Order: sequence, then structure tokens, then C-alpha cells
Amino acid sequence: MGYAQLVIGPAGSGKSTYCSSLFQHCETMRRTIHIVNLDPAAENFDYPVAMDIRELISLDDVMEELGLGPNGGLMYCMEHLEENLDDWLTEELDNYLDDDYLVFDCPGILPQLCYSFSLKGNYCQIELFSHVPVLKNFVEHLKRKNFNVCVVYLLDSQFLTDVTKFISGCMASLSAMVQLELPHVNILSKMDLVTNKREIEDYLNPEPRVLLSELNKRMAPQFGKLNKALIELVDQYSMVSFVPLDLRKESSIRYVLSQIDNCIQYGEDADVKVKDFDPEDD
Ligand SMILES: Nc1nc2c(ncn2[C@@H]2O[C@H](COP(=O)(O)OP(=O)(O)OP(=O)(O)O)[C@@H](O)[C@H]2O)c(=O)[nH]1
Ligand SMILES: [Mg+2]
Repeated sequence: MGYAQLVIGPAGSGKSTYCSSLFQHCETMRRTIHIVNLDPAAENFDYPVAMDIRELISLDDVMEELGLGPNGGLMYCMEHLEENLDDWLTEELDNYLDDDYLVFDCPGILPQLCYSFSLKGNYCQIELFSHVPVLKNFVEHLKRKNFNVCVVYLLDSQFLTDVTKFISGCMASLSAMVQLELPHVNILSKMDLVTNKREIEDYLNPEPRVLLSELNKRMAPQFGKLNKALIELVDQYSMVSFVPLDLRKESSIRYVLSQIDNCIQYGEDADVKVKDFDPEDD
């Protein structure tokens, strides 16, 4: 049995930074994890890259040769990954052992490819489109390879200053949850930037009624029914719950990791958890 985190979330929400902090934390704890880069557009890494989608396909090449823009290019790369699950991914995964723990640093779900919730003028626009459907097959492949997978969805805490952005972030998370059908942990990233912790606490487990009234305040009256439906949806899936993450604090990283480990039943066998330096085990 292998273990895996699929780290997703809006562009710039802190996924790669989370991966590198997690790597450092685990190193301190003498625990081995392997970080995989699934972002064909990534350039610099603060963590050792165990597997790299750029060895399979490069975004620059795709954009140049096919004349695609960054969004179309990204979609193309992800679809190419999907087509190469049986050879490239399988070969790469063969390098890992049964109890290995992989963390997949995914490309950002671009807001414009996802749910965009625009308040400009008097219209509201919701677009349903992201590369989450591509990840579905990716996940199925990991499951077939005997991996326990957890989705780790990061939302930037700065989104909480605006209820419409928050709802849009929730919708993207919900969309991933419904499509991927996996254990799911929502994380509120960049907590070090939050000055008013009190305000954030209201959002960690928000009252649906409060959210609705905030949303109604921000939207023109004709959106009342839509707002109500959105809040009900989010509430029904009881997914509006976020674990705050402050990367400056080891305790915060440890807590988040323990939540995720719980979801994928990692560490139930204590031997798995810590790198064993006992020579008898060689
Ligand atoms: N203050 C602060 N900044 C952060 C934190 N995490 C990420 N950032 C900053 O936010 C920006 C985006 O971080 P990334 O880790 O690259 O975000 P990402 O989700 O991997 O971005 P994409 O891969 O482009 O979708 C960078 O400038 C980071 O330095 C954090 O915990 N605190
Ligand atoms: Mg990244």
C-alpha cells in the first residue's frame, strides 16, 4: 500500500510552498516523503523533485509548436499526461516501494477555467471548467497501483476578505470533491498574512445563514435565489470547513499533516512512520 496527497487549489494559493515546507518538516521528523511535480509550467523548486511531468512534456514546447496560450497549453499537457498514465506514470511509480509516501504538486486551477464569480456590472457568471476531470483518471490509476489518495485543497486566506471569492473557492473545492470522490482536506493557506485572526475564525466553520446574508449584501437583489441555492449546496456537502495553515509554525504543519495522514490511514503501523536507522533492518 502506497500513500499519496494530491495538492490542488487556485493558482498561487501556495501549493508548491506547502509541498516544500512539508518536505522540510518531514526531513526534520526523519520521515521520508517524495514530492512529484505535475505542473508543466513550473520553473523553480524549493524541494527535491522525485518525478517531474516536464520530463514527459514541456509547456513551452506545446505553446510554441501548437500555437496555444498558457491555459490551452496547460490543458493540452494535462491531457497528454492522461494519455501516458500506462507508460510514463507506471514506469515512474515502479521506482517506489510499497510504503512510500508521494505528494503531487499540481498546477493551479486557473480561476478563469474554474468558477468565476463576477460582480462587475450587474451580471454573475459561473463557468464550470477545470482540469479536475483529467485528474480523475490520474487518481483512478494511482488507486489501481494500490495508493491511498487524499485530496489536499488549498485556499488562500486572503480570499476570505471577500465573501464572493470565498464562495467561488468553496465551489472549486466542492467540484474537486464531487468529481474525484476521495478523502478531502481543505486548508486555508498563508495564515501568517492574516492580521485579524478573529475574523478568520468566523470563516473556518461558517454559519450558512451568515454567509448568505453577506453574499446578498454584495450582490444585486435578483441573485437572491441563486445565492441561497449556492449556500445550500455548500452546506449540504458540509465541506465548508478549513484547517488553517501557518507555515512559520511547526505545530501547524504537524497538525495539518496528521489530519491528512488520518484520512489515508497512514501511520497506523508505527514502523512505517519513522525512518528506521536500525542496521538490523537492512
Ligand atoms: N506569506 C506567505 N506567502 C506564501 C505562503 N505560501 C505561498 N506564498 C507565496 O504565494 C505565492 C504563490 O506561492 P506558490 O507556492 O508558488 O503557489 P502555487 O499554488 O504553487 O502556485 P501555482 O503553482 O502557480 O498555482 C508565492 O509568492 C509564495 O511566496 C505562505 O504561507 N505565506
Ligand atoms: Mg505551484
